[in-house]
Amino acid sequence: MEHTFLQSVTFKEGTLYILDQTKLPTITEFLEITEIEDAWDAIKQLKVRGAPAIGIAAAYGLLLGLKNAPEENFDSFYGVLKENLTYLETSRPTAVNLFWALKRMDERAKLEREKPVAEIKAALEEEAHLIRQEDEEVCRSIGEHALTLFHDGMTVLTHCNAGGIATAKYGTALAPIYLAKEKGWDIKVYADETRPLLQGARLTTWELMQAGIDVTLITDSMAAMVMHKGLIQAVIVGCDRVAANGDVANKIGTYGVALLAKAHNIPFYVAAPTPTVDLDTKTGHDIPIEERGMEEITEGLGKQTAPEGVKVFNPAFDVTPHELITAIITEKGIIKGNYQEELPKLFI
Ligand SMILES: CSC[C@H]1O[C@H](OP(=O)(O)O)[C@H](O)[C@@H]1O
Repeated sequence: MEHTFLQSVTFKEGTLYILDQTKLPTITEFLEITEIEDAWDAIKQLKVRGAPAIGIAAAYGLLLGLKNAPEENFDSFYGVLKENLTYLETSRPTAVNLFWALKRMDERAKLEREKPVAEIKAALEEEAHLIRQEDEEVCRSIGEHALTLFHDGMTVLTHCNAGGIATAKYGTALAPIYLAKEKGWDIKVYADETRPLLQGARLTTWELMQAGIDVTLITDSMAAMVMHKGLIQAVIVGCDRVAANGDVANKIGTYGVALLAKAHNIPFYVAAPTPTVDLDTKTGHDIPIEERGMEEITEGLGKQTAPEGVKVFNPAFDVTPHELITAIITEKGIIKGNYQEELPKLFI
C-alpha cells in the first residue's frame, strides 16, 4: 500500500502553504504565505528545503509577487516579473532547481506574451502546478529505477534528507525506500544526523518512521564504523546540482561519505532529477557553494557550543567528484559512469 505523504509545498487560491521544516520533528506546522518576501524568507531559512521543493516554492512564490503586477500591457507586466525572478534567485545559490524553475516560469510568460496579462497570470499558475506535478512523477520514476539496484533485506545509508518533504512526493534518495516498502521489501536505513542543521536526525528519521520504515540514526562520525562493520550494502544520497562532468554538489559531508564508501567498496548512488543536472556548469569547481551563518554551528543545538568570537566556516554543501559516484539515478534511467558523454542525453 502506498504511504500517505505530507505535502511540504502547495498553492491554493493565492496562498502558498509550506510545511515549516525548521519546526520538525516536534511540531508539524504549515505556513500560510501570501507575500513574495515571506516565500523568499522561507527558502532562505530552510523552512522549505531540498532542491526540488525549493524550485516548486520559488515558482509559487513568483505568483505572489505578480498578483498586483500591472495588466495594461505585457512589457510593464514582464518588468515586474523579471524583478521578482531576480529577487527570488538571491534566496539560495546552490540548488539549481531554484533557477531552473524560475527560468521555466520566465519562458512560459514569454510564450504567452500575446495574451491578456490576466491570462498570462493564469498560465503561470498552471506552469507552477505542472512543475510540482512533474516532480512527483520524476521522483517516483527515480525510485523505480533505483530499485533495480537494490534488493529485499539490504541496508542503505543516506546523508541529509532527500525525502518526500524535500520534493513534491516520494523524495529522490528515499524514493526507492518507499517503493520498496510498497513491494513488501524490507530495506533498512541508516541516517546520518547531518550536522549542522540535522536534516538527517530531524527529517529523514521522522519521515521514515512515519512510514513504518526501519531507520537507525547515527552521528556523521559513525558512518565509517558502520561501513567497516559491514552493516551497509549501499549509499544513496540526493543532490543540489550535477555538473556536466558528473561532479555532484550535495549537503556538506556527502563528499566524506563518498570517500568512505569507496574505501569500503560500497556502491555510492546519487538520485538526481533531470532538472538538477546543469550542463552549463562544467565541473564541480564551478558550482556556487552557499555559506551560512556561524550560529548554525555555534548555537544550532540550542545552546552555545563554542567560545564567543571563534572563527567559523559553514559551507552548506560540498562537491563529490564524479570518480567517486557509482551511478547517477535519474527518472530517465541509470547512468553508470562516462557522465560527460551520458548526461547530455538526458535532454534529447
Ligand atoms: C531532494 S534534494 C535534497 C537535497 O537538498 C538538501 O539541501 P538543503 O537541506 O540545504 O536544502 C540536501 O543537499 C539534500 O540532499
